[in-house]
Amino acid sequence: MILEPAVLEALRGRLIVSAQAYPGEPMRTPTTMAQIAASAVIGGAAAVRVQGLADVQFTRSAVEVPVIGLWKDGHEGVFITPTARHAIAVANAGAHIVAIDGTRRPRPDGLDLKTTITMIHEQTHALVMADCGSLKDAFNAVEAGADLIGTTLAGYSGEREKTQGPDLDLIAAIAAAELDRPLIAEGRIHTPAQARAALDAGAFAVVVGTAITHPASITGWFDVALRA
Ligand SMILES: CC(=O)N[C@H](C=O)[C@@H](O)[C@H](O)[C@H](O)COP(=O)(O)O
Repeated sequence: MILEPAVLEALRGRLIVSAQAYPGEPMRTPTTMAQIAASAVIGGAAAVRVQGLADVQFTRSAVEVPVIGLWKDGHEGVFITPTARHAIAVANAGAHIVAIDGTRRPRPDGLDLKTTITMIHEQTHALVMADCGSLKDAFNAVEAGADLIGTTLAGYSGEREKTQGPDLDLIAAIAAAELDRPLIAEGRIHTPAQARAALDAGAFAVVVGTAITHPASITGWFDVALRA
């Protein structure tokens, strides 16, 4: 799927909504995720992010905005679109942008990030979003050819503390490095004010997942508040 530069530019300053249900959860069906993604677009999402090949396919049919696709395989270490094989499958499922683990950790297929991104670029038309966990990751991902840089793995890869809300310090540090790639703030952005703060820290666009699309978590937040 070719994403014209103007389409990417249209995401500047905008909200991207991630719709994901986890293994065993009631909403973990592609139809449901595509419906949630379409609902988010009605609310103003300029792009959506979904997990799994079927979710990418269904969501492509349900929305007209760019679709960021990923494939989670496992749940620790390198598990977000961990190999070139996973990434190419996500692109072939219709994702305009493929989000992959963009850290410097060893990958399950033994390929480095640069080789992985080169293979995706050579074999598909998708852009590559590198889900990073640190400033060093971001530098490395740009060097490796990533088209977009995400802070998705800040607090999950061992290099950064898991902040309560978004890791605004990392967002600001990557923005200050002027890497000449769109910086996507992602991870633990739970309120409109935090989303605004991420943009003000220098992000190009902001991804919100849990706080919009994960009712079990949101319900839990209210439940905890009432029981306190
Ligand atoms: C670390 C990891 O596995 N992140 C995943 C990446 O796709 C998702 O589980 C998150 O929901 C997504 O990044 C959006 O973040 P938040 O749900 O915090 O708004």
